[in-house]
Amino acid sequence: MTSTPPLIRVDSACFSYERDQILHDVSLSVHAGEILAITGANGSGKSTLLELMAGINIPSHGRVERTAPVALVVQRPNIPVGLPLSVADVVSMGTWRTRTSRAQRKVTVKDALERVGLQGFERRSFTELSGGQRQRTLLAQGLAQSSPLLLLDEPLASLDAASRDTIHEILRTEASRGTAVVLVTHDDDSQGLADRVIALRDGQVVENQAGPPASTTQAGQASQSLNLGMHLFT
Ligand SMILES: Nc1ncnc2c1ncn2[C@@H]1O[C@H](COP(=O)(O)OP(=O)(O)OP(=O)(O)O)[C@@H](O)[C@H]1O
Repeated sequence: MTSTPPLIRVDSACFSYERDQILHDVSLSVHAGEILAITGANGSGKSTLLELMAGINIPSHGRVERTAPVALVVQRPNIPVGLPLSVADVVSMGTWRTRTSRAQRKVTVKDALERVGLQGFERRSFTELSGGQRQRTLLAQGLAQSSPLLLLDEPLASLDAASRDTIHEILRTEASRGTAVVLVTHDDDSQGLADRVIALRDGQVVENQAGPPASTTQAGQASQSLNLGMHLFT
């Protein structure tokens, strides 16, 4: 997997909001077919790093190189309550880049909704969905982009166990098709899904290893040695 160039490379990146430096000298790369989990405590800089990878945030030092368009699945989109957007409208935003026909767009939206278990939801109002249904709609928007790089900010936060299993399966399938998947997560199960886990603490990478971090395994818990932390594409 690592013999090919990465789809995204973050090289010694720093990022600040005003005077507050949030990310310090972060380096990582993600290859096709890889699932990378980013973990860390609240405020450690996970979402900021994901936005840096997506091109929303620009590093003050260092570089971010992407060799493919990015599909970013955010946790809370800026869609005002009361705006009459249907579920189909939100998912079809994921097809904007591809300029497909209306008929093809309809098929893409239908397929994406079926994959996340929301078949038949096309005409429902997005703002009237439950939190979990919204989250799955946003994932469908990400899948509709058919992008080789799928970045997700806490995609499982409001989901029940059955929905989590479904999303895990979708992410595994995406990776097996060659998509590079990066997810920010607090969820131990999702960390188990990952090929590699990066832990942030105060904006620095404190752990970068294959599989779940040692602190979520029995050995890690025993030793207590580690301390863990509508944009479409660029
Ligand atoms: N737009 C912003 N302007 C100023 N500071 C911000 C902004 N967004 C985030 N921050 C600050 O950057 C730091 C990192 O925030 P970030 O959202 O990246 O953390 P996180 O690890 O994703 O947290 P959580 O687990 O709570 O979602 C926090 O101190 C936060 O207050």
